[in-house]
Amino acid sequence: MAAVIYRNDPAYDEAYLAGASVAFGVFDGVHEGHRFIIGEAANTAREEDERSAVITFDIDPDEMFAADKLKKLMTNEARIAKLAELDVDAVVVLPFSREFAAQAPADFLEVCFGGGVPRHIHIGSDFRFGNRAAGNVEDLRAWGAERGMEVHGHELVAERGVPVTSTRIRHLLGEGRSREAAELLGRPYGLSGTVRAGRGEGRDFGFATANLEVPGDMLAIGEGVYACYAVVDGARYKAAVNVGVPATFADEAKENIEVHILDFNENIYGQPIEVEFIEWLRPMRSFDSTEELIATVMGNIAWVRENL
Ligand SMILES: Cc1cc2nc3c(=O)[nH]c(=O)nc-3n(C[C@H](O)[C@H](O)[C@H](O)COP(=O)(O)O)c2cc1C
Ligand SMILES: Nc1ncnc2c1ncn2[C@@H]1O[C@H](COP(=O)(O)OP(=O)(O)O)[C@@H](O)[C@H]1O
Repeated sequence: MAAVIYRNDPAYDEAYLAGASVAFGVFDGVHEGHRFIIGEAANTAREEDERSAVITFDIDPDEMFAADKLKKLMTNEARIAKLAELDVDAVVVLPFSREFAAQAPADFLEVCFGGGVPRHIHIGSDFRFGNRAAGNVEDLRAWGAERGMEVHGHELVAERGVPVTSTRIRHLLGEGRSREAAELLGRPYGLSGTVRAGRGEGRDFGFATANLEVPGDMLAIGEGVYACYAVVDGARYKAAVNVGVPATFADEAKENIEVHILDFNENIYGQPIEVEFIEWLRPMRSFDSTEELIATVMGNIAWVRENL
């Protein structure tokens, strides 16, 4: 478990990273590739008996530079919390802003590390930084060479011959390929939200559904029906989940995640729940009759009960 340290905390000591072994990146998803690089930073820290740290940003730069097509794998809070579970001494969170990103690459590094130069820095070979992402691993190496900082630019971890990247995982999820995404993440893809009141029909249909309204930029998972686990108040249940505004009720509904939790009967309006996506079952569709909708959903629930 790592300490989470915010650089804009007035108590932050600029010398904290001096001599440390660090991994630097955004790390959306904290996937297998990210964890390899962070593990390498922990290794060089151990070898030199130095401090190990993950350096990341408080917000994902894509929120500023790719906001229109953003599909994040994790909220910033969840990302930082997940990084803090790893075997490093600290997660150092740098404040990100347009002005910060617009600096020339060398200035960017000066602001990041000038006050305390790490001894080792680990990044992926596609690492870019500074204005228009002009800085690359070679620039980082040149900067480090003058300051006693060794740069480890790692080949990206590959799976089936293709590098593991957050973008690849987003594509898989968008196509409903939750199993493959979980392999690259090293755990099932999860979404959190607060349960809202829906139209109150689920219960009459014979399957109550806890409804979530997930903002578009957090909805990496594609439309469809999935076998899932739902975590409610620390307990894990099987769940049958619809992703997408229900096509049958498209005019009235706005919730985009509907979670039927198996063997559960509690009022959880206003409570946070987490959904882990295990298996894609079928596309979401519009039904001509309520009977057909109920029979199909009951079939999905039975499948989850038997197979998960
Ligand atoms: C496992 C599961 C699969 C579902 N599949 C569909 C679907 O294919 N098409 C659809 O219009 N609604 C689908 N629904 C959503 C239901 O229509 C919705 O839960 C129901 O209308 C109750 O809505 P309410 O909770 O807002 O009252 C599904 C719900 C669940 C739990
Ligand atoms: N097994 C269950 N799965 C999901 N929600 C449940 C379950 N049992 C009780 N609930 C509660 O019932 C609510 C869903 O009831 P429902 O009739 O579908 O109404 P709504 O349209 O308001 O969601 C959930 O938000 C939750 O508080």
